[in-house]
Amino acid sequence: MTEPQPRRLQIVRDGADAPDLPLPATIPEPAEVGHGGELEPAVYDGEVVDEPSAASPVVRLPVTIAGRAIAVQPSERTVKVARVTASVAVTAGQGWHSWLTRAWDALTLGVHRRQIRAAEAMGDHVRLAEWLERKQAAAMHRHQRLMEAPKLALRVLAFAGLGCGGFLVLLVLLSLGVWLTGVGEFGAVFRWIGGAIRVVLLMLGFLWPVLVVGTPVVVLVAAHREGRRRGTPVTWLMPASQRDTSGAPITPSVVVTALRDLGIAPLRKAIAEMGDAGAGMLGPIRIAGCGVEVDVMLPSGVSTEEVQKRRRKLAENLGRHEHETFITIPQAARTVRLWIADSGALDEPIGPSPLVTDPDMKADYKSGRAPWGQDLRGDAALISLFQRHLLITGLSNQGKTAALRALALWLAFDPSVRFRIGDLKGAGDWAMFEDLADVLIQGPTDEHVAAVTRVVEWGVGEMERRLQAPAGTRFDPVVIIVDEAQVAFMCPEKDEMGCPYGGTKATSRFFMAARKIQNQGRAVDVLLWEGTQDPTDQNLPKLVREGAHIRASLAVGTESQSRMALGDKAVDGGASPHLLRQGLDKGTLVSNGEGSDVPPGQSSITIRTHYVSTEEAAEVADRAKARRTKVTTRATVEVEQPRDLLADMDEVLGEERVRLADVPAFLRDLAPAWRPYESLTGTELAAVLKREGVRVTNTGNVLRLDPADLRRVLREASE
Ligand SMILES: Nc1ncnc2c1ncn2[C@@H]1O[C@H](COP(=O)(O)OP(=O)(O)OP(=O)(O)O)[C@@H](O)[C@H]1O
Repeated sequence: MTEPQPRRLQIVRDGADAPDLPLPATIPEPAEVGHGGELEPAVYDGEVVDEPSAASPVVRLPVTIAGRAIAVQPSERTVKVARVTASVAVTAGQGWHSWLTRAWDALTLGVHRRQIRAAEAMGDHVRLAEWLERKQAAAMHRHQRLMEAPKLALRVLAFAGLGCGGFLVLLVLLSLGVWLTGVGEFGAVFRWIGGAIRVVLLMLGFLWPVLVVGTPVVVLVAAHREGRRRGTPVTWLMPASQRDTSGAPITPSVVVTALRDLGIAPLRKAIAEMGDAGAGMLGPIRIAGCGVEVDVMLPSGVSTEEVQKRRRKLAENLGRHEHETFITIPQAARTVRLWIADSGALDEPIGPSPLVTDPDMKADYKSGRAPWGQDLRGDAALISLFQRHLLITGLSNQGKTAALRALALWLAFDPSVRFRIGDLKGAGDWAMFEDLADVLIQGPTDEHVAAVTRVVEWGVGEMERRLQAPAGTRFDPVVIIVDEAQVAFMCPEKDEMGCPYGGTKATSRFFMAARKIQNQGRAVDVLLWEGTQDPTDQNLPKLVREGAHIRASLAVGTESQSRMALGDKAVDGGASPHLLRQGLDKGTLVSNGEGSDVPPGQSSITIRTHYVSTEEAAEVADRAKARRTKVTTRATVEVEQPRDLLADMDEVLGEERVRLADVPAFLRDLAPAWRPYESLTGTELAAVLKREGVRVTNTGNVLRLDPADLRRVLREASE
């Protein structure tokens, strides 16, 4: 039997020898091939290769491998092993890098240099001077140590020499002792010592392979430990389950890394240069409600605004959604305050309102505070409504009416407070105030706007009456609520004098009345609360926006709307209702903080309001009514009988020509309660007279009227 030859696959083309190919991993044993051990001819690219012969000990294999790409199945175990190996290598590399850096730092006073650069970057001159001094002292100590090094080396050598000498003398004395006492020969001690040294060398001879192999392993383990301690975990080498940082706890290194990766070059550079890797920028991370709060002192050259503008990126770097990260600007210079919610915590509903759950709810207009909801820390958000006008804005269907109504319902538990309510949607959201409010107007038409305007004008009259009352007179607080106030501002309808109800002109009735109450109503407890959609300059004039004390906004569309709703100060300080999610953050509002406990230095507060549904509101209102004297609500304000201006003029004028500027005063004497005469001027009167066909003369810029002319027009009209 011939010796088995190593199996090779030989490929033959056109009679020429082709290069040998390595064998595939799963080659069938010759016995399995063909029948009964007979081999089939091998095939390559469709060609039959030559048969085995005695001259050619090549084993033919039935393998077709022509022009095929080999697809490798990913093996979980292989991937795992590769990942672990790569991770160990990278971490150990980081460990080496750390050792080298530390050695280099030690040689070059790196810690001092970095601290100096950080202090420079932060603009902290005290710290800068301190570290410069420390660096100088360290350099001096080192210099001294270097100067003393040769002396120290000599001392060590001398000590070693003396030690060896002493040891030899000891051995000689010991040998003498052994010899003199007859215990042994003089050289016995030296032989024992030689034997001991031989044993140690023998052991070393045995152990050196262990040392040669073990030392690199120990160094590798140590480098890996150092890398884990000092290096940054390589996320792409982590298993997917560990790689996902969303929802991970907020640690100082997470915050600093998130800030570093914000894409603000000076911030990244400053953090890189800080000796403590940026930890010095952070205040303590405090638990705050369903999240954590941390103040970050930015290095010089980085503005708070730049960080604020990158809220989304910061949130993503922190492993949170944008709406779960709030950036506000506290009082401290160059500082941002981050509030980072626990993942998903803001999507959990807050509990029901105490208005619903507490059957003994009480309210006090002056000293009480309405339970409106919870702030982001999870503390109860209470708000004082005493002598405060209020404005609440937001996109449609975000919870504006519910938030406004919840405050009114609480205040209704104070029996002294009177309500006059205009709901310019009229879908029944305020219907539970029937028999509680003195006036309740519900509906969206121009007539409803006119009626609501008269309610607000009544407020002006009431305010003026109270202002003129003797000092010390006590009045019940009156709250005039106009929900969907944008309907009034946008109303094109004019009254019989041609004055528009809507708009923002000096003759616009709703606007002017609202302004007057906002100007002077607070002191005499005549208050105006408005709810309005989607603020623009047209549907919410600037003066009216700024006249409200409490300004709150649910989700709005744009930053400019946030500014309209809350004012520049609040938005510049981080208030961002435009970043609330329409639909998802219903009932969450940002308030300018008036009447609430706002953390020091903050210019706004985010409140998740309790939702009191319309049905619950009806129950709460019933409870409030039970505590109050029943009132009969007027559903519409009586329509004042319009007066006939020309007839009134006929009545007040004599026969002589008059200056038109004097006539409004005569008319006011005739009908003091008729509001259109209140602000009437000679020029406006001239315009109305001209329209009616009455001649008005202008001599020397003085408008005059001949009463005979007026009477002629009246006569002609009656004929
Ligand atoms: N505090 C809240 N928490 C959760 N959901 C709320 C809250 N307030 C309101 N909602 C939801 O939002 C819906 C709309 O509320 P509401 O009518 O108060 O909104 P709106 O802004 O006044 O709407 P519109 O401007 O169209 O009148 C409610 O039916 C309720 O489902």
